[in-house]
Amino acid sequence: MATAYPSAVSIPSLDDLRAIGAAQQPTYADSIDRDRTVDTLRKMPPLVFAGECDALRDKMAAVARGEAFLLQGGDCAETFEGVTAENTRNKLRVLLSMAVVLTYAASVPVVKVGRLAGQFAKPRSSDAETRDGVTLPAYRGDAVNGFEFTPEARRHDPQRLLDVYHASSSTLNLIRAFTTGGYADLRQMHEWNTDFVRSSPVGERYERVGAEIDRALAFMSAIGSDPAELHTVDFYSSHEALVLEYEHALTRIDSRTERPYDVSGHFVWIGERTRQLDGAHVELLSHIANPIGVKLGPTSTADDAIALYEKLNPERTPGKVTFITRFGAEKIRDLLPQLIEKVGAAGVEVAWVTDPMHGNTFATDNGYKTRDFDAVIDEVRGFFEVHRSLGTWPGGLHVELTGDDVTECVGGGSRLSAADLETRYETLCDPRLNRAQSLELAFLVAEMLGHN
Ligand SMILES: O=C[C@H](O)[C@H](O)COP(=O)(O)O
Ligand SMILES: C=C(OP(=O)(O)O)C(=O)O
Repeated sequence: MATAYPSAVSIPSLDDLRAIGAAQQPTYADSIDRDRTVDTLRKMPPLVFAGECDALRDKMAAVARGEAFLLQGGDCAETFEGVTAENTRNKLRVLLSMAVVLTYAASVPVVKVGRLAGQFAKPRSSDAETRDGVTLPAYRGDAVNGFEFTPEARRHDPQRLLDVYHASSSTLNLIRAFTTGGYADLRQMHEWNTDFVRSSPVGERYERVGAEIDRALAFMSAIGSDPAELHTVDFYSSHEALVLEYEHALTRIDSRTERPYDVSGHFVWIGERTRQLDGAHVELLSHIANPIGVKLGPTSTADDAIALYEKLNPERTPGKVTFITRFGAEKIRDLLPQLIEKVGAAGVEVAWVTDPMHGNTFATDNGYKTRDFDAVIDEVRGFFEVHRSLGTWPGGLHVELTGDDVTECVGGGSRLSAADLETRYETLCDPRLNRAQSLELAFLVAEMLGHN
């Protein structure tokens, strides 16, 4: 039965969604504990405000029109232990640095969205993991179970959803402080990278951009111009809307618009493994007013994409739906053109974003899941080439990255090899670009954007 709200709007109940069928869900042994947790979550204040989601949706509409570029990035899987000031600051500074490079070199407004403050649940290829003959449930992100390979840690525990809420809340609190309290001031752009500049060629290149920006800022100051945009940034949070208990409990009716919003994050997306047209994730997200993303892998057809769009955005609200393709470097040039053309021919206007990570994962002989920086770049190049040939707008970049100097993806300016991966491999799921690789990517994308 649908949950009744004080307005004409209704959303399906959790039981309705479970009946529809949802892929990639936790299996909780104790439904009383689960329901109690959901009830507690329902009483928690929103993590983001509906008006902020509207502002982001308007920005995504500008991306879809070709007037702005989306930079969306952060951890593959956030962890509770990783919710520290240092970690959050490091992720923020790499995203801010990338955004400055993109904005300055390509003269395009950049919409900044973190995979952060909510990215705690992971879909997996397999439900189980076997080590030395012992089989346990796979790690599904800190939202669901622990990474430690013990039966206790791997148990799906609904209490963790409350920890997700609190971890997201403190991350958002810090992000708001950083982005409005002075840290994100453009004049700080040298500070974001002081340690790094001395030790890497990409850092030096960044510093040269910084010097040019300094001159422009000095000029603006001399003529008495000091726009507020130089001192604070609009920064938004996003994550995959995966665990239905959590997303449903945080879906609330906004008193201004009387529409449901998922107030767990500004932007939520549906993953490649949960985008079934008749599945529960698509059903739930079809009711919310947030801007949403849909990941499209190499098996997606244009008909799938159009049907998903019609279901998720029947009112055709601009900026509501973003398609994030993740085909892999080898397939993007073959598959993307027809998808864009057919979707466009159906009168569907979306922002097209490339995720050059998820189609380019492989395992090294020494047992690490990795990605080759060259393949990542090649997929991004393919994305720009296709859009240029069709005369459409390459709307953005969705990447798994970290602000730390980890060794998880091979290649890049420091030429990390498979043997180097063991030096600092910290991700609990998929490999992320490190700080130098992220900044190199930003410079390459800025060049491509500048020539678009
Ligand atoms: O990030 C995406 C998926 O969660 C991840 O690629 C799944 O990894 P797996 O194939 O090791 O389960
Ligand atoms: C699971 C993810 O991606 P995809 O759904 O594209 O596999 C992800 O971005 O974390």
